[in-house]
Amino acid sequence: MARTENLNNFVVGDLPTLFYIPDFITDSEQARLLNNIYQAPISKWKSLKNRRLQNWGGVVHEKGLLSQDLPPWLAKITKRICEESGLFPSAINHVLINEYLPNQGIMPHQDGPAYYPVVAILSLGSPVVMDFTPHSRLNSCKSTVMESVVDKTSDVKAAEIEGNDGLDKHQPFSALLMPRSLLIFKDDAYSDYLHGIEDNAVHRLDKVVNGIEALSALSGSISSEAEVIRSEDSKTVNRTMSRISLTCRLVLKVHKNLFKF
Ligand SMILES: O=C(O)CCC(=O)C(=O)O
Ligand SMILES: [Fe+2]
Repeated sequence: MARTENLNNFVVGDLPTLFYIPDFITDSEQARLLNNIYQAPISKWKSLKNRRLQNWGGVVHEKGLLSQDLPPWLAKITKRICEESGLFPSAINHVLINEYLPNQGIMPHQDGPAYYPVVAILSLGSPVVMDFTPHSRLNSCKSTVMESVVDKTSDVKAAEIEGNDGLDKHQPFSALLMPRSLLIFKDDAYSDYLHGIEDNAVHRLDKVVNGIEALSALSGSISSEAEVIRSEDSKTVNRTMSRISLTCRLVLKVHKNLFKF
């Protein structure tokens, strides 16, 4: 019986569509994944300004996925994620592997429209805090009163006004992503919020909605314990190593063998 059979046991925070599963994989599974990731040819890495990444499963276009089979080690873990979550209508066919040095992150963003709106992120290495910020698009179409006073093209203005009068139910929040954990978000948490990771080596825990779930798993992980500093007035994560994440998604529209040679 899958441990995650009732995914609702893993809801964290106020949104019903954000799930955090501590210890989704074991230490040795983490080590095997890291081995496979670092055995890939150097040309598989694409270097960006603030991180580097490997793209597996094929090339994502606006109109779909020009697919390539996942290697067996990724097919195995994505099959498990798919089966245990029960949230994907067919097999996960795309995985981005991001590697962040301790002072690297990813700008707040929304995942592209080609993806089915469920994302599963497996975390390896140093813990990090992922921030969720309400999408400014929400704020410009919320109430007719506001629409009459706000220039509809200016999301920022709308956000400020709404922030002041307390009408916005969408509040920023964060999730602590410990190594070997799985974070899943979908629907509202996927479409109404931007997600991002700050590009500095110390992350604050004050907006974290899954502190209990994430920190209670610490006993098994001495190295992570050293990185999560708990004291009266400063709760922080000190990132001392690289963090590697596997962002697992499904592109429904697949183009196979588009180019024939
Ligand atoms: O590394 C992460 O946890 C997030 C990556 C991400 O948001 C993405 O690849 O779209
Ligand atoms: Fe993303």
